[in-house]
Amino acid sequence: MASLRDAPRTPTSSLRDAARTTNGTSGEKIWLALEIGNTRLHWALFRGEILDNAWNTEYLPESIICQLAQSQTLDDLLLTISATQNKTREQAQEQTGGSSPPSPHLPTSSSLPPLLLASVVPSQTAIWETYPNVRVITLNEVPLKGMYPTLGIDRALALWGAGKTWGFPMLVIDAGTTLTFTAADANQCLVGGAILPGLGLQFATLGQKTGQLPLVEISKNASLPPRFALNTKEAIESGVIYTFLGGIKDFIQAWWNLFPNGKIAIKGGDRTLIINYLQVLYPEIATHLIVEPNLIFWGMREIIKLL
Ligand SMILES: Nc1ncnc2c1ncn2[C@@H]1O[C@H](COP(=O)(O)OP(=O)(O)OP(=O)(O)O)[C@@H](O)[C@H]1O
Ligand SMILES: CC(C)(CO)[C@@H](O)C(=O)NCCC(=O)O
Ligand SMILES: [K+]
Repeated sequence: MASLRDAPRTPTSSLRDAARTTNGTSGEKIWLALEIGNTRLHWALFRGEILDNAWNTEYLPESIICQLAQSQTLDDLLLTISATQNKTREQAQEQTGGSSPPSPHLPTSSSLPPLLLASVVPSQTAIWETYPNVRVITLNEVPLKGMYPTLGIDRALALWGAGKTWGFPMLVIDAGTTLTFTAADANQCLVGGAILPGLGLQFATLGQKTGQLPLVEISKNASLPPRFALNTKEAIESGVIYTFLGGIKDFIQAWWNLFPNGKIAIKGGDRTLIINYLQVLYPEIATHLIVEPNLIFWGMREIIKLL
């Protein structure tokens, strides 16, 4: 889905101007996209409007971010990021079946690529301000209509990216730290949505806030637990997983009641697990889902065209 959809508009912004100084072999402008989630960082390297590579890392220490700002080349920068992240990189690959930080064999650039940043963690946003060429995306730059002021930028960008890519009406389900539903109608106007604790947070809360419940961890290939469980671990799994999936099904049905031809896209670190479960429990729903981890990057790419 990294292909171009609309013709790019005339570049006018400093971001795009700056990007010209970091050309790849193809002459495309190289830029980095960073989404700061509540659990970890999500990165993408773009060449023009083509997503070259996407990967996840842990939060970086402030000292490393300062070091990044001193990088002379893109290669240096990517090396600094990946040097801190071997463990996370493997986990990310395992989880997404996808890519790791690009190995530093990219064309050497004459300066650092611009960094387009979207964050739902203000304390993290602040420490990226040392990066020389950073641009923080704000909600008013997302052309969705009817947004409320405290809507998360990740929700707005993912919805915008999904709608511009596959069309509206669009419902985005983000199964990350939190589970969110975010929808827009055919006029690209926010319908609204919902926020609840994600799978990991539900298990963690039960483990942390009770006297007798263990911390349950679910592997991404786990099969469905018995519905009526006869031990504590499976009772927790049953309770969390069946209500989670039942909740997703219920929101999807409500969505289809409102918009019978409404589209649905799903993203987030738990998407694979959820899709696997939905295929078993509600195959009719599973077949209708667009599974796309990079929705926020598609949203950013759309925004950059407007800058
Ligand atoms: N390698 C991993 N590291 C962390 N979480 C992972 C990993 N693989 C899968 N997950 C799952 O992904 C969830 C976090 O999802 P994701 O990475 O989309 O979160 P995030 O984008 O940082 O948070 P947010 O919900 O704020 O966007 C965790 O609850 C966990 O269950
Ligand atoms: C809901 C989360 C945490 C999901 O990442 C984020 O989008 C956020 O902090 N949102 C602000 C509240 C809202 O979207 O209504
Ligand atoms: K908070």
